[in-house]
Amino acid sequence: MAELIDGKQLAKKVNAQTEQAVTELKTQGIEPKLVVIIVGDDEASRIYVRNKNRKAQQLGINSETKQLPKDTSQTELLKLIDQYNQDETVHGIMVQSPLPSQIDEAAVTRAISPAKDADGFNPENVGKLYANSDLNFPVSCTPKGIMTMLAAYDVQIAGANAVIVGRSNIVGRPMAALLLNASATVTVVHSHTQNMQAYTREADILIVATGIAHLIKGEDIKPGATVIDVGMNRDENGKLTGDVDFESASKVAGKITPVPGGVGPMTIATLMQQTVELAKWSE
Ligand SMILES: NC(=O)C1=CN([C@@H]2O[C@H](COP(=O)(O)OP(=O)(O)OC[C@H]3O[C@@H](n4cnc5c(N)ncnc54)[C@H](OP(=O)(O)O)[C@@H]3O)[C@@H](O)[C@H]2O)C=CC1
Ligand SMILES: Nc1nc(=O)c2c([nH]1)NC[C@@H]1CN(c3ccc(C(=O)N[C@@H](CCC(=O)O)C(=O)O)cc3)C=[N+]21
Repeated sequence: MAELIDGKQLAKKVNAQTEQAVTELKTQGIEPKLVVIIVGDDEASRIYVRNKNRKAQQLGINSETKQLPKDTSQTELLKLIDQYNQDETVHGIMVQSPLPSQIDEAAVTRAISPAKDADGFNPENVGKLYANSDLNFPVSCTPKGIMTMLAAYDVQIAGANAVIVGRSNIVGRPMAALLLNASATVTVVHSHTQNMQAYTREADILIVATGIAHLIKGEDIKPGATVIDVGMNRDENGKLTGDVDFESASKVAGKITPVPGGVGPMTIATLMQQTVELAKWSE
């Protein structure tokens, strides 16, 4: 049986460090503040945002949620983002996805000031990530949190074969850049990949982010591999399941994350950590 990578437990440690950092910042007169903008009433988004608010409150981070109607125009949204860009009390801004179809997601990521980009989606920050810049800049929280998990569980990255299933801007692409920067040999597979299993079976580190329940099974995994399941799917009973068939995969893998209790809590912990970093860097 594989060792469980306990994201919930690790998130507690990260959150305790963040809480400490918040206390220190407050003695310098800085109160970290995150603004989360939701457009429309996507059920899943509201749950995530509620979790984020609760965590922020626990850690002493000032978090404000701006709920906009689903027919909000792009012009209105960009105007609001600009107000927060100008507001010196705000350190982090994020716009929850998915967005309604009248809004161009890429235009939104460009509008958020790179210095307040809590998600790390602004092309300036994405460029720094791909260039392996040694400056301070924010990075997409899910893959950044996964790097924290790999480090905490002593997973060797340099020289490892890392395979990422999925190439989204939020997970797959930034994950590939972080692992490449850490000297893994990186392969990204996606829906056009032929014979995907030929790649996944060679992976020492396998990261799966597709949104397809149970896409990866034990037989697709190299014995002893580290398997990170980013997927968040609801089964027919409303239960959360990942993109990895945990039952068969945990018999083959060396280390594996559960869903829930794996990547999800670390995403939120990393968002809190990054908000505090943005506040520090703004000094
Ligand atoms: N726990 C957390 O913190 C987070 C969880 N998630 C979850 O992770 C999952 C992925 O999210 P996200 O990256 O935003 O998803 P997207 O839908 O943006 O991307 C999915 C990716 O998977 C690829 N894909 C789809 N089907 C297959 C297939 N059969 N074989 C190989 N690749 C395939 C797609 O390929 P192509 O590009 O060719 O279409 C695409 O690149 C979701 O379940 C989401 O809810 C997401 C973010 C954070
Ligand atoms: N701009 C933007 N940034 C995001 O980071 C972003 C987004 N949009 N849109 C949606 C995805 C998804 N996401 C999750 C965050 C926390 C959990 C999480 O806390 N999961 C827990 C429990 C969840 C539950 O029980 O409902 C767990 O896996 O254990 C999951 C998923 C952030 N996302």
